[in-house]
Amino acid sequence: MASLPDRCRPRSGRRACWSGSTLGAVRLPWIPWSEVERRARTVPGGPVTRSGGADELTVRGLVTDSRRVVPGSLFACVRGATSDGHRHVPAAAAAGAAALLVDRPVDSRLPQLCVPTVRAQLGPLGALLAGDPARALRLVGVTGSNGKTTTSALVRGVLEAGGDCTGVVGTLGAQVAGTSWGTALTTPEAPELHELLAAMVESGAQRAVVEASSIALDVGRMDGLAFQVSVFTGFEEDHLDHHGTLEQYWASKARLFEAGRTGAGVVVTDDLWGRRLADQAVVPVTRVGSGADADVRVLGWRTGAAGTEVLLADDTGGHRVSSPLVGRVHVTNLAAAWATGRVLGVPPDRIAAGLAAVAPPLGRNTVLGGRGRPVVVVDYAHTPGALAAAVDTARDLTGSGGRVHLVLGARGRRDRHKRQGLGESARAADRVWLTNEGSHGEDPAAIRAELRVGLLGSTAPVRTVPDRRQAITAAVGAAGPADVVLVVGRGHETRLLDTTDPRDAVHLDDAEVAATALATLHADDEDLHGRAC
Ligand SMILES: CC(=O)N[C@H]1[C@@H](OP(=O)(O)OP(=O)(O)OC[C@H]2O[C@@H](n3ccc(=O)[nH]c3=O)[C@H](O)[C@@H]2O)O[C@H](CO)[C@@H](O)[C@@H]1O[C@H](C)C(=O)N[C@@H](C)C(=O)N[C@H](CCC(=O)O)C(=O)O
Repeated sequence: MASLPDRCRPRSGRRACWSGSTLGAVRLPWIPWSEVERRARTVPGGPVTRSGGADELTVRGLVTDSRRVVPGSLFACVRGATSDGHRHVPAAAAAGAAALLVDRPVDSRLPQLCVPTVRAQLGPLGALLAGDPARALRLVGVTGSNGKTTTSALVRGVLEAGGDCTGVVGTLGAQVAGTSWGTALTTPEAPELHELLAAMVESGAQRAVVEASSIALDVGRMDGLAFQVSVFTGFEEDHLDHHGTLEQYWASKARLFEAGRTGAGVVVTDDLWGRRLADQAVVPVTRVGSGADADVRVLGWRTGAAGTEVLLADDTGGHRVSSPLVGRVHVTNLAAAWATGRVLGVPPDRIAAGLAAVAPPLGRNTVLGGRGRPVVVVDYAHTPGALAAAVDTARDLTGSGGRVHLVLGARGRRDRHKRQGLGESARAADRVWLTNEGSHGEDPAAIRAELRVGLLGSTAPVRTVPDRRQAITAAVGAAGPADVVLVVGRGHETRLLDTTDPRDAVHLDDAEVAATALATLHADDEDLHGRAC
């Protein structure tokens, strides 16, 4: 791991589950009620009515969940799909909330600011109540159907190699200067996001990389943030259960490239959607990919268990980039991070050093085994395109005559329409083990049946092992030393939920299960060897 830039001020290393509002990560300022009202009035959309509370009343921290309110909080009553924050005012008051943000007057003695839409205020007021940390940071936003986490980690590595202390927020949580926090979402709700940015500024960060999910862009979690560069890693069907149509899904991601939201774009143009985005963007765009018109062009690559090497060409000539990341899927992630470093003025030699220093993010083509045992690859792939790429990567890692064993499931209550496509991508494997990936209250057998539709006509033997732990163990046990076992869908995740109540989640870490299966396999060999003596 590369050394930290000088500006970074390491904190006592701790990992906290970030639930926002002074969880000890950062001390938030007390903000006068009159200042809150003033900032709220900057948000277009209609009248702002203040009732109760003197100008000198102060509040600390913007909280959207009554269960996270601490004394002094401003509680934002957000209307949601399953609940309405307005109904939780008594609980927030009991927890010490100092004031309320509402979209209709509520029967409470607490001072209230009534606005047209509470959600539209979360960005601007989240920033104000966190001390406007984004004003001290230069931001990079990263979006795309696949590769956001890896590309964000690579961009952070490049910026730190360039000498800037850089934080990152995304699917794996938030990290800065050796401290990390868990987050519930890839892109946190605006109040938490700004508090994480404040913690980064406190740690000496000059820059931050933020993973921008399409849902976050759609519901406004990043409103009010201005990015120096926005990165688009690629596109395929996903999250249609939220967006409804592919066009809406794409339009949400395209919002990260609007004028006023970003100063420049880096866009992977290897697919039609990326080309469309680059063609229509109103900000300067650096095109990345294998096409002849790419500004940063991929000339060639090779990958294996030891890592990936990419040959790039840009306006400074040819560059050979090496990375410990495994798999062809990272070729354009590396090229996009290279392009982002160039746009931000990082010298090519520092970009190369930064890319070489970034370890594979958890659960992104995590490689185990080998050395006489099957290789196991654990990856987050959960879309048909990402699965196809993951199977290609697994194929690249097989020994002579080796086979690819795929352990496949699909998460319940999400993107049902992807399941047939996942089954179709699975046909490229030599053997398929269908299993559970967290049914979230759906019928697991029905989920597997939808995957099987895509597998129809496949020559690969398909075996159903409902228990995920047993499926991984069986696949490792059936694999030969030249084979690769590919476990997809969950990557870094360690909680498996088969009901609709998060409290029922059980611990299950795919890499842990695979390592145990490999060790057992290896132990048997020794045992066998023992018996032979
Ligand atoms: C679709 C979506 O984004 N849903 C988010 C939304 O849920 P919701 O609208 O249903 O909220 P709700 O449960 O009805 O609650 C309404 C309000 O009442 C509040 N409340 C609720 C209960 C209570 O006791 N007290 C209280 O104050 C809630 O905090 C909330 O502010 O607001 C909630 C509170 O902030 C989020 O936790 C929830 O994310 C859920 C967990 C989720 O799964 N989101 C996913 C779809 C998501 O956002 N994924 C993206 C993309 C990931 C990727 O790229 O793969 C991400 O950025 O993570």
